[in-house]
Amino acid sequence: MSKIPEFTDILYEVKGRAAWITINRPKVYNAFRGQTLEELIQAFQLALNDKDVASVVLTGAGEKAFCTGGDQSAHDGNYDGRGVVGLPIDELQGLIRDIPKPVIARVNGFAIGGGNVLVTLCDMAIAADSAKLGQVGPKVGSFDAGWGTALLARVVGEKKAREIWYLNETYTAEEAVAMGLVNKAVPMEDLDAAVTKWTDTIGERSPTALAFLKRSFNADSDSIRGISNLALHAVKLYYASDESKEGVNAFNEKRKPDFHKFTE
Ligand SMILES: CC(C)(COP(=O)(O)OP(=O)(O)OC[C@H]1O[C@@H](n2cnc3c(N)ncnc32)[C@H](O)[C@@H]1OP(=O)(O)O)[C@@H](O)C(=O)NCCC(=O)NCCSC(=O)c1cc(O)c2ccccc2c1O
Repeated sequence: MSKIPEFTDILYEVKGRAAWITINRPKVYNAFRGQTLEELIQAFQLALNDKDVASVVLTGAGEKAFCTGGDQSAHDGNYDGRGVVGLPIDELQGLIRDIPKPVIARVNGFAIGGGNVLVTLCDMAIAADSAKLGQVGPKVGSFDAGWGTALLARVVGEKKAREIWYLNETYTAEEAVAMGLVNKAVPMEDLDAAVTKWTDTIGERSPTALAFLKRSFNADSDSIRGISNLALHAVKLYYASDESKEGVNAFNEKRKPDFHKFTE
């Protein structure tokens, strides 16, 4: 196994045959900034290259949040890192798809915005029954289209995906199971055992068969990558607008946004 770098925003640990990657920014409900994504990318690459790792668990620190998407306090018309919108989010999303090992989302709390897209991208998800999932884009001046919309529609169905994005409600873990976004919900105290049971099973399976299966599932929906790429550049233009800034400012100022004056 390669040497593990010193991370500030995440934790990386190999337990049994699984790499556990934890977003460790509980004060901002595990929202990600540029640095967080750089570290997540490195962590997924470590897991990819470690022959002893059969699966990856993606989670958040604490019991409040899995991940609430982009860190709005690091958003000033763009986020604070590298890439089209100041976040190398396309690289991380691509890695979750491309790593030829199952990725399990351990949803320990809020999975909102870009955090919800991560759950959508993971091969499987187990949630604590206290977890809440949803989208916020039109409420906070953003949209994460492609994996966030078209793949979500394949996972939960067109009507439900549109409801999620247009109304921005939050859904319980039980509702997320019913719509197919999460595989199962368990009490928080049973979450680690449930995830470990699955990673132990995967550790006993043929890695080559798993890799081909993952690639075959992906092949059917891979054209969505192009939509994501196009949308990322559209978001860049949107972030420069007063309309988007109204959403970000309203969240940071803890007030309701006023989008009335903006019409297409
Ligand atoms: C998760 C919530 C629904 C929780 O609401 P609640 O009322 O229970 O708690 P608070 O709102 O008071 O939050 C507690 C505490 O955490 C801070 N916080 C929460 N989320 C974030 C965040 N994302 N960034 C920064 N800080 C956050 C909050 O400020 C509070 O701090 P205190 O110091 O005051 O205690 C609710 O918090 C919520 O809806 N959060 C999500 C907000 C959000 O706007 N998320 C980003 C959406 S956009 C996005 O994720 C995104 C990511 C991408 O990578 C993209 C890529 C390409 C295109 C688009 C992208 C994109 O849209």
